[in-house]
Amino acid sequence: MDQSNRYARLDLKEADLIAGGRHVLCAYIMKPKAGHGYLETAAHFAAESSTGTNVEVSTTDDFTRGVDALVYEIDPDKELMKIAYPVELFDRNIIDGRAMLCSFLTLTIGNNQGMGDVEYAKMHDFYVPPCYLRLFDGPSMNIADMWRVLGRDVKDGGMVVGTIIKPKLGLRPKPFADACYEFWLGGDFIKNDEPQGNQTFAPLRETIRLVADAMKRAQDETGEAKLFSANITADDHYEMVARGEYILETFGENADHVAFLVDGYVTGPAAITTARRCFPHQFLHYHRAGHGAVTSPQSMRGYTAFVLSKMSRLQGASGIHTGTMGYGKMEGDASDKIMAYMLTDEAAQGPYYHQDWLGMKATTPIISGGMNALRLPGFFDNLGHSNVIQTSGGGAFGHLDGGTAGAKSLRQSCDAWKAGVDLVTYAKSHKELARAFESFPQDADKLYPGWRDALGVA
Ligand SMILES: O=C(COP(=O)(O)O)[C@H](O)[C@H](O)COP(=O)(O)O
Ligand SMILES: [Mg+2]
Repeated sequence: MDQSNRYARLDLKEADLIAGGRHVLCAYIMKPKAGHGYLETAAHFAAESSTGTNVEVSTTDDFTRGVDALVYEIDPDKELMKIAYPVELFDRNIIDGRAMLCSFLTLTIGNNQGMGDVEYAKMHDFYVPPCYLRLFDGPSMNIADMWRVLGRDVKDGGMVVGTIIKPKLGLRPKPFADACYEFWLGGDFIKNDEPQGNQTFAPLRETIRLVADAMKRAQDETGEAKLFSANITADDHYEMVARGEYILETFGENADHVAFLVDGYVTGPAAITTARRCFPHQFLHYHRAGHGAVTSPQSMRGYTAFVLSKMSRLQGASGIHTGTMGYGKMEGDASDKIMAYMLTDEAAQGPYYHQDWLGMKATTPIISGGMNALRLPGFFDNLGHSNVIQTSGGGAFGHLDGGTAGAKSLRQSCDAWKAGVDLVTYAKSHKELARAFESFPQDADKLYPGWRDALGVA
């Protein structure tokens, strides 16, 4: 059944829809299955994503038609389809009338992902009008709160030098806490690797006790504040809260040095909101393991990493991983920097829409995945600043002289970039950085040809 007479309004102008302020706009790359017309499939997609199904139903009334999602633009050659969703379609909490991200996903990237006439459809961008934007929690904390704990400038406090405790799994509580202590002697911030929780060989209660003690000792030793991002990810809301409460109680006077890591793709929006609402005074660290299944450029369905990032700011993530934009080990591209700008700026341009955040706090980009001291300058050149949390797991514990030297090499690399000094030159007077060249010789050869002669390494 061709539903384009009801669910398509190609006469509508995007500028008017934005000025009207009553629609969420979504841009998809969509391809119909062979034998299905573009507009017809787009209209069916909009129907299934809002008020309709594949047939007319007798229960539809005039009000229903007033909240139809409408296809307002198509470009079949570019496989581009844009849909306007009336804000009334989206579910609101009964407890406080606020918006929920799961409803946005259920409609805009829900049943439409499995339709028989759609070859594929992937969301590349979305626009949220002010009346809907203000119903989202948004972040309560971000990097500025970390800078405050670290005693730095709260507007331009610079890179938070971080790591991920490696190995990913298999450390018992004492060696785990020892690794934390070692890194903290040179760095600022440690995160649990995302699978680390309450394994039988490393019970959470015991591990956290030892990590809290290691933090105290590292702070005493260095005279600096230290930060830890503790994984509270779980299926069960009560389990997350129990972990969070135990962790805060155990860190005691250092509880404000603790972030909570939630693996938000595998658990979904509910776990992010659990952390955002139950622990509004903790930095909410959104880890995104698994997102590549839908966000990878190879995947033609789901949504992009840009969309995932933008959704995380609405939900209230304090920070989210944005990948390394082609400079680390994970998939990514230099142009991914728009993801970071959409997270941090008051207004930013996405691939299709300009978004004004109306004063909603920024979400901090977390740069991670195969990074080390040698890769940072290129990354910062591309991004244009270094006000991010950077975590290098292998890049710290893979340093030939261990975690403390690894941490120092990362800080030195950032300092060199900020001072505009070439990394090889800086390494001549900074031994941990010099040893990072020897620790990661493949990167060194690729990025800094001639480094061996300059640093006197055979
Ligand atoms: O453990 C790591 C990186 O470890 P290492 O520094 O040893 O590579 C993180 O899980 C990845 O950053 C996730 O990817 P992303 O940040 O792209 O979500
Ligand atoms: Mg990890």
